[in-house]
Amino acid sequence: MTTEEKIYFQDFMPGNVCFGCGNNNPEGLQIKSYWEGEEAVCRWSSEEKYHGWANLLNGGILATLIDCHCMCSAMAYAYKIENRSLDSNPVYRYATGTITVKYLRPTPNNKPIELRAVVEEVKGKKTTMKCNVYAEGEITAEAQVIAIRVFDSNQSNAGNPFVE
Ligand SMILES: CCCCCCCCCCCCCC(=O)SCCNC(=O)CCNC(=O)[C@H](O)C(C)(C)COP(=O)(O)OP(=O)(O)OC[C@H]1O[C@@H](n2cnc3c(N)ncnc32)[C@H](O)[C@@H]1OP(=O)(O)O
Repeated sequence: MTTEEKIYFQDFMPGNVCFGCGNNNPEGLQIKSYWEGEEAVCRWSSEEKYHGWANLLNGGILATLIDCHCMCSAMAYAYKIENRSLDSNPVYRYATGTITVKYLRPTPNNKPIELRAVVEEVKGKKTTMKCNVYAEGEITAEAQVIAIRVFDSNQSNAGNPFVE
C-alpha cells in the first residue's frame, strides 16, 4: 500500500505566528490543512486545557479552528485556481472578514475532530467558504466564513497592519 504524502498549507506560511495556524507559535493550536479533492480538511486532537464543559470543546477554540482552517484554505484555493504551487509567487495571505458558527451539538474535547471546508465563491479579494465540523462522523457545527485577501506580494504593502 502506498501512502500519499500530504501537502499542508501551513508549511508554506513562513513567519506565521498565529495562535490557530502558525507553525511559528509553539503555544498555538498548530492546525494542519490539506486537500482531499475539492474539500480542505483539518484533523485535530484537543487537549484538556481546551475544555469548555467537561470533555467538551470550548466554543471559542472551535471557532478559532474553523477560522484558521478557512483562512489557510482560502489562501491555498487562490493558488490552486491560478494553477501554481504554494511556494510560488505572488504570496497571498488572508484575514477573517466575517465568521458565523452554528453550534449544532456539543463537540467532544476528548476525541479527534475533523473540519471540512469548501469554497463557495471567489469575488475579487473576497472568498466565501462553508466549513463543517465532525466528531466520530457526526456533524457538530457548521460555519460560513468570509476571508479577505490582505496581503499580495505583488502590491505595495506600505502601511499594511498585517505586515511587519
Ligand atoms: C507575509 C506574512 C507572513 C505571516 C503569515 C500570516 C498568516 C496568518 C493567517 C492567520 C489568519 C488567522 C485569522 C485571523 O485571526 S485574522 C484577524 C481577524 N481579522 C481582522 O482583524 C480583520 C480586520 N478587518 C480588516 O482588516 C478589514 O476590514 C478587512 C481586511 C476585513 C476588509 O478590508 P477592506 O475594508 O479594505 O476590504 P474592501 O473594502 O476592499 O472590500 C473587499 C470586499 O470584501 C467585503 N468585505 C469587507 N469587509 C468585510 C467583512 N468584515 N466581512 C465580509 N465581507 C467584507 C467588501 O464588501 C468587498 O466585497 P465586494 O463589495 O467586492 O463584494
